[in-house]
Amino acid sequence: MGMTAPVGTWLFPMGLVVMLLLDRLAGETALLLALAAGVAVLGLPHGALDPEVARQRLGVRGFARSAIFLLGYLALGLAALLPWWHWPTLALSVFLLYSAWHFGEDTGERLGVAGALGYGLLVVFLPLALQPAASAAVLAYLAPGGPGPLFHGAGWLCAAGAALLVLGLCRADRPQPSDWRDPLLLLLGAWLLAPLAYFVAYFCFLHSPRHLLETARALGLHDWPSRLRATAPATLATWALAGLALPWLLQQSAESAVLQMVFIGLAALTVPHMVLESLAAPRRGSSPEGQSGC
Ligand SMILES: CC1=C(/C=C/C(C)=C/C=C/C(C)=C/C=O)C(C)(C)CCC1
Ligand SMILES: [Fe+2]
Repeated sequence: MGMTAPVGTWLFPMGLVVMLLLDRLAGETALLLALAAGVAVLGLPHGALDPEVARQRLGVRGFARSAIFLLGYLALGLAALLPWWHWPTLALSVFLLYSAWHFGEDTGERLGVAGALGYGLLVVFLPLALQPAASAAVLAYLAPGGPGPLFHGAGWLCAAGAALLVLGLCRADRPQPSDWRDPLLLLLGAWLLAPLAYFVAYFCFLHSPRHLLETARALGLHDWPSRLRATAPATLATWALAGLALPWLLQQSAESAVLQMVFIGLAALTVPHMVLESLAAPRRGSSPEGQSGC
């Protein structure tokens, strides 16, 4: 991936408008449906390229290596799932932190470690800081014992995130307009939209499509049929796994089932996804070369 403009630049503003309309005009149920459908159809495929990443970057070919990769991937996902049973508040805090890191990586190539961390902190903690009551209501389904100390420090984490992001932008050699535009749109979205609508707009219209298209490009998957062929098996397998959890989840309310499935499911899937990314990624310096200063 070079220093070209990040792909899918216009999708995010469009997603914000769509979700703003849905948030204002439709009810809570429509929002939950949009969350489940959006994550399943637009969100999951960005991780579904992982087997192809492993094949091309780590040489995972043939039955034995593919089986070991699959088992390792599932074992890491399961290991990430278990803490949610016994220590949900701790699991939630850790999830918020590694999500911030993971989301920040979308900008790391241009903004360096500090800028990326700042960006990721803003993505995750802006809705918690700007809409604490609505966010706490959602988080209560994931961690009934309380959202934990990071939730209460969300304002400070956003302030730290903004400072780190500005530092990263100042030091970046060739920041793209979307590197400062997106955080401003995130601020607007976190302020105007319900936290779930904000998440759908960000995750389904910015993070996932950008990640999917950039990874597909890097893997040489240039047309949609080949992208579909590469993402379909893992996407369908994840739907099947989610289907297995459904009878157990539906012992609770539908709202609780959707929120736990989506967020705890993403928490589990993101761990092997991040481990694979760190193993497969070409080494990245701590900051871009030829920094320009503010
Ligand atoms: C639960 C929750 C939030 C956090 C969601 C996170 C942190 C999702 C992470 C997803 C990942 C890491 C996907 C990987 O591609 C918000 C939006 C702050 C507020 C609403 C409730
Ligand atoms: Fe991701």
